[in-house]
Amino acid sequence: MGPLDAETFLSLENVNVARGENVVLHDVNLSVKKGEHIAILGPNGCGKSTLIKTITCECYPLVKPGMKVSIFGRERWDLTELKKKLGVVSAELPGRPTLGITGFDAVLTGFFSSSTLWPNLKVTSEMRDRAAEVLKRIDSVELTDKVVGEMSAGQQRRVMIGRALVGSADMLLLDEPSNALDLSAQKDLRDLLRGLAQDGTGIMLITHHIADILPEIDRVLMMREGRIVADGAKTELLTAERLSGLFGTNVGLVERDEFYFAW
Ligand SMILES: Nc1ncnc2c1ncn2[C@@H]1O[C@H](COP(=O)(O)OP(=O)(O)OP(=O)(O)O)[C@@H](O)[C@H]1O
Repeated sequence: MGPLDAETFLSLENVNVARGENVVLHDVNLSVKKGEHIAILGPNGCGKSTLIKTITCECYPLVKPGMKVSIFGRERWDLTELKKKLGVVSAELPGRPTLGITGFDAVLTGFFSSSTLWPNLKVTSEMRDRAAEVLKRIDSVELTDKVVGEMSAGQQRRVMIGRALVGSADMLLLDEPSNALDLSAQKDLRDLLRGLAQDGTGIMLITHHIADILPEIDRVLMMREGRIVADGAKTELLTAERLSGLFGTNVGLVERDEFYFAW
């Protein structure tokens, strides 16, 4: 593993993580540079979300000699500060507090990592300008005044991406972002993520949909039973044989227009 520098987003060394009574991540070693585009694949329960939650400090590694977690070159973080640098879009759709606010306010909550705009939060005019800019950037100006609870799943996902981007996050961490989206919303989401990736935003994407793996994603992590079992170039790892081995079933795979489709 190379030395840490300003270009490093993440460095995990010998990381083990427990959820409840069980260790669910084992000896994870991973180094990610800023601006990289990575897909994380693996069967249900193999630890993909736990890996992302370790990066966002929602899950903590077991303390042991040789274990290290470094994010943006630092081992200790003020969580509020860290959340501003990470754009996290979780697999779940927005929770109850967010459902009652407008798309504009939901994007603004990204500045505070909050679920709603609590009255004690001070929203500045710069923040408002930035939220408007982000909604424009993600082609969602029409969602500005729409109440989140009255949006479709695809619209809610867009707003959550806007929320993740508003603080100028360097890295987007996305957990199954195309869940519950219809074909058209999936395509819109891919186009949006492609644009962001091309503009230099780093992406770590957990997905069960191989078609979500954007042409811009060139690195694939494969996980199984809490371990990273393969980490390398998409062109080498995204094969029917590899996927069949990973998921323990016969997987078919075709590539078309730089996208991959599996069945
Ligand atoms: N809150 C929790 N408490 C206890 N165990 C948990 C909790 N969340 C997850 N786990 C366990 O941790 C392991 C890894 O779960 P994780 O959600 O990271 O997997 P995943 O690869 O993201 O799965 P999926 O593809 O189904 O979303 C699983 O065995 C799961 O049962």
